[in-house]
Amino acid sequence: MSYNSKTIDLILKVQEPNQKQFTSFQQFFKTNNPPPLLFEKNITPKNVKAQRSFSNKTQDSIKETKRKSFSQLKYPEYRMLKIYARIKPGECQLNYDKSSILIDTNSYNFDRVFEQQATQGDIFDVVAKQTVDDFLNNINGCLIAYGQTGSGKTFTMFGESNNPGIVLRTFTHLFLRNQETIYVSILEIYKDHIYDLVSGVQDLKMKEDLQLGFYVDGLKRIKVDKLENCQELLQIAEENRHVAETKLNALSSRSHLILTIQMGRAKLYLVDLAGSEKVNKTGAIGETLQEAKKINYSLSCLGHVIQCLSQGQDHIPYRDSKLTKLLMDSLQADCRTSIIVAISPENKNQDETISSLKFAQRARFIKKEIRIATQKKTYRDLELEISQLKQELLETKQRMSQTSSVSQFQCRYITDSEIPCSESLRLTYRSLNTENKENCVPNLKIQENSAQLELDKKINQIQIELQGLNKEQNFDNVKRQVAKINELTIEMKKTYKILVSTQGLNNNHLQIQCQFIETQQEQNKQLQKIAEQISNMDSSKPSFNIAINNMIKNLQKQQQQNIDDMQCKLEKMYYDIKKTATAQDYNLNHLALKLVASPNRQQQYQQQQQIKRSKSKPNMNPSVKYLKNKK
Ligand SMILES: Nc1ncnc2c1ncn2[C@@H]1O[C@H](COP(=O)(O)OP(=O)(O)OP(=O)(O)O)[C@@H](O)[C@H]1O
Repeated sequence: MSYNSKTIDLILKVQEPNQKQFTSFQQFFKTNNPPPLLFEKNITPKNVKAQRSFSNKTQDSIKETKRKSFSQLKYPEYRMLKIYARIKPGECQLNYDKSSILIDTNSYNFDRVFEQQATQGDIFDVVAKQTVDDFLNNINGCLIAYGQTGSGKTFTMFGESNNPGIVLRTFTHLFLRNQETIYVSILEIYKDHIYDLVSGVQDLKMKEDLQLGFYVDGLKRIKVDKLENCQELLQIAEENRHVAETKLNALSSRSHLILTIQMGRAKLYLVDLAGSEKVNKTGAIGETLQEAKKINYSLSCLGHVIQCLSQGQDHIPYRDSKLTKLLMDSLQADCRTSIIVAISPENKNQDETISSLKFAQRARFIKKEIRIATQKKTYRDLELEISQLKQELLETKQRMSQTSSVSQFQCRYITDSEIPCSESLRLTYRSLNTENKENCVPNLKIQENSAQLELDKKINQIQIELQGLNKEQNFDNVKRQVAKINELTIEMKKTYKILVSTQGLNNNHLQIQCQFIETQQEQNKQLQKIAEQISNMDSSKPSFNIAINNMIKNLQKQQQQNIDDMQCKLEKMYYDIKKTATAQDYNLNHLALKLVASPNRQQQYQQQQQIKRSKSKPNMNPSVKYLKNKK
């Protein structure tokens, strides 16, 4: 991946704007009737019939493709997902033409099959250029290299020092046409762990955001403003990437590499997947075997996701592996994606080739539609932007302090009278020094101030955007909650009225109190909900949320006050009722007690009762009265 400056100059020259863009593409189509490599090898009686019908079909399809391809030159019209095949040089046992590969009786179709002689330039022109141009117009893009181990994925993506691949050509193309700031991050998924290939940080965690989807927490995004920066990054990433020797590839990548270029809201993913491998063929043992298992597992998850997408299923199992989580964005609607299937054409690799071709065929059925990445920035985007700007300011300050200390050091050095030189030369040094002091340091100060001002301006802008973003979301939410609280307050007032009108009626009292408590509980629940929602939104600490929180707190205080008042009144009423009842009970008891308290009184009481009883004796039966008197 280390490229020399001659190579860069060469690419720059080739990729200058207004060049003849599809030169090799046009030439390719001029010389292909009949397709030179089709059915040249491996003809057996068994597949002659199939080959004949295939041949007729392909002749038609070639004419059609030819017609379309020339029209594409004028009016490029691209589907959102394109599948290409690139056949590695070497002994070739495959039958193929420019849009299909035939194995046994099965034909596998592609947007383009690159023959063994295709150059890195051809690949970039046809596979990547349009995607990179679209990326410049804010359309997300993704280029994925897929295939068996040793089939040429890394070669296609990164190339060699004197023959760069898609990645460096992409950067070159971008720097020729783009003025905006570009950020780059490079990660690898190795044995299901995420490594930052630039900062060297290991085992980064993935997080999920409602708006952002899955992202890698702590992954370093590097601002690049010239091609040399990119080369340095690629060099560092190459050194950090996990590679190992296998039977099929002396320098086999043991990880999936995802390089992300971000410009504004749009992202361009360049993906070099680890190769699928049959472990008995690669001779994997120990560590390499463990790697192979993880690689095969994540690739089978990717295959499954592709299958579900192509069948238009509702549930897509993105969560099954880190690879599918990270590629989720690029496989969904608003991304222009191209998959390049690298193929080793030897007979011994036929099983792996068929499985790669099947993967490609499934992917061709995925329906995608275009959406330009112009949505509003999310909290996280803005937060990232702020922290990025702060980081930049810090770095600028550090650079400036270094520069100014260096220049001061130099000033001191050149004014030193110890310098062995003529007086006139010394004078010249001195005047130069004064100039330095007068010009350099204040200039740096001005630069620093203007950088600070610029940053403040940007942060302010972002804060305003942030508030705008919150306002719409929060306002409706809070409005709904406040309406609910109002309803509850009205209900509570009604209950209070009933309470007042039924004051003193002991039977209703308990019921009313229950109602009141229920209302109070309901209200507290509502407030709790608001608080939760607000605290959820509050994760990004925007100032608007603080205001909302204060508002809710006031509301809560007010409600609590109402509740306390009601409670007080209710308690007072309850006390009054109880007091009356207690007073009545007390009087009765007191009386009874008085009566039973003294024995005299008791006696008196009994006598009185007796007298009362005798007085109140009913009139006796006359016959009984007579008998009694006679006695
Ligand atoms: N189109 C090509 N032209 C010339 N050499 C190639 C081409 N494709 C692959 N090679 C060579 O084949 C070897 C294996 O290629 P490469 O490392 O790119 O395979 P890979 O698919 O990335 O393998 P792995 O998955 O094991 O990392 C390398 O030496 C590479 O230079």
